[in-house]
Amino acid sequence: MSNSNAELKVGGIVLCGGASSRMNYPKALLPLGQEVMLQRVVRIIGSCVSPLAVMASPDQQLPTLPADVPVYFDREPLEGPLAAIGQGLEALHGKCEAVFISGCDTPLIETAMIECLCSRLGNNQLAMVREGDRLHPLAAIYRVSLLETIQQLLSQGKRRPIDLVAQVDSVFLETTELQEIDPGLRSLRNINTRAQYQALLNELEITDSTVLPFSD
Ligand SMILES: Nc1nc2c(ncn2[C@@H]2O[C@H](COP(=O)(O)OP(=O)(O)OP(=O)(O)O)[C@@H](O)[C@H]2O)c(=O)[nH]1
Repeated sequence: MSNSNAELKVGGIVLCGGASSRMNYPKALLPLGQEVMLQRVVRIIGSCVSPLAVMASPDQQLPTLPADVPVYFDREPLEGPLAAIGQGLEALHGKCEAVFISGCDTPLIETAMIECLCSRLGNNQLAMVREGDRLHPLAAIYRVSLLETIQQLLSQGKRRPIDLVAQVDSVFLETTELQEIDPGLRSLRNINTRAQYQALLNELEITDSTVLPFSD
């Protein structure tokens, strides 16, 4: 990876659990041409960081993934992203020093953003995309050493990534800066609703309507 932290070993975690309530269909399984959404995001992120792991809900149905991408299942269902991040850092402990964390619902993610976050990390524990007051905890590099702090927060019932940011040395990549390498902020575009999914299919020129997994 080309970054000023060239010696830093960076892995990746893709979160694909949760309720998918706005989509009312598992986002991880949404078809995108020859792939489904989780496969696409794993392929893109896996092209620039290693090792990569997937964090899923217990009993979640998953597509075929590369043999070198293990799946870990949330200990408790629907505990939210911070708990899944903690469990993912635990799984990759000893295998890398820092981890790029993503959801599975950003299919237009670009590796340039990941490289930029790596360059930004420096001696900090966390490098996260920020848009004004809004943090993007699923577009961020976390040092594996944050595991202990995350476990402490969770044991205190604190589940918001903002609680973590407030406690640790953090650095931010502002979206105004990200726009220099990703003008449309495609890397941050979440697909949460059926309308967003349909717009994505149009944008990717995936026109075969038979791929739609729902009819409305
Ligand atoms: N493993 C795991 N992943 C999660 C969890 N909650 C959310 N995610 C993932 O985190 C990303 C962002 O999730 P959200 O869009 O905020 O929530 P969601 O449950 O997917 O969708 P909504 O129910 O519509 O809010 C998605 O890729 C989810 O798959 C969780 O508890 N465990």
